[in-house]
Amino acid sequence: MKQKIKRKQNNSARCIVCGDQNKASLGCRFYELENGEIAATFRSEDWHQSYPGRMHGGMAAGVLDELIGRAAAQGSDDFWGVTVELHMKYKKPIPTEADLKAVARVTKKNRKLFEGTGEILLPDGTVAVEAWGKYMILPLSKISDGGFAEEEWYQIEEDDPKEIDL
Ligand SMILES: CCCCCCCC(=O)SCCNC(=O)CCNC(=O)[C@H](O)C(C)(C)COP(=O)(O)OP(=O)(O)OC[C@H]1O[C@@H](n2cnc3c(N)ncnc32)[C@H](O)[C@@H]1OP(=O)(O)O
Repeated sequence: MKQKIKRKQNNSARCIVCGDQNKASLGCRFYELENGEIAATFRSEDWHQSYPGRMHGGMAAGVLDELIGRAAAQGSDDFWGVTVELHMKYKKPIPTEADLKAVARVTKKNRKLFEGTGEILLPDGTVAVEAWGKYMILPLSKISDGGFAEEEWYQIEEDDPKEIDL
């Protein structure tokens, strides 16, 4: 089903999931959707494998870890947190050298913590991996040394899609 995109979130420079200047990264892009969910697009490369032709489960966890966290950051480029719990369910193998999508949403939120769920979809729309995560909301100063937000957290200027088929 097609969903309208409201806003693209920032990327970071060096992250293994979304690092714009990290050649090993999955190259994730994160799109806030009109229905309140958040979607990611990414490409599984050969070097993201566990077994030949199969994306590593840890990389799948990385995508959903970040995507569920970003679901709570919608509308802001200055909302930060860390994962405190993550549970994965691997249902189908994810191929390498494939263009893939994932989707997530917040299911519970208070002043200190939030929870959410997400899925990675195969090119035919089948759910390959499901995750549930819990996160602690923290100021960036408690997570990283200075300079990240100013130097390594930015919009990638490109031809962005207006909608995404999930
Ligand atoms: C916007 C978000 C995008 C996120 C994208 C990517 C996220 C990541 O990959 S982050 C990297 C992976 N995660 C981490 O590195 C986190 C590592 N853990 C830590 O740094 C610490 O455990 C930290 C900061 C979370 C908590 O440390 P600290 O404050 O010392 O813990 P502690 O004093 O035990 O707990 C503080 C409070 O949180 C609560 N709490 C801690 N863990 C949990 C939990 N799993 N569930 C519920 N409550 C918890 C405690 O009960 C306590 O509550 P209260 O203040 O009411 O007593």
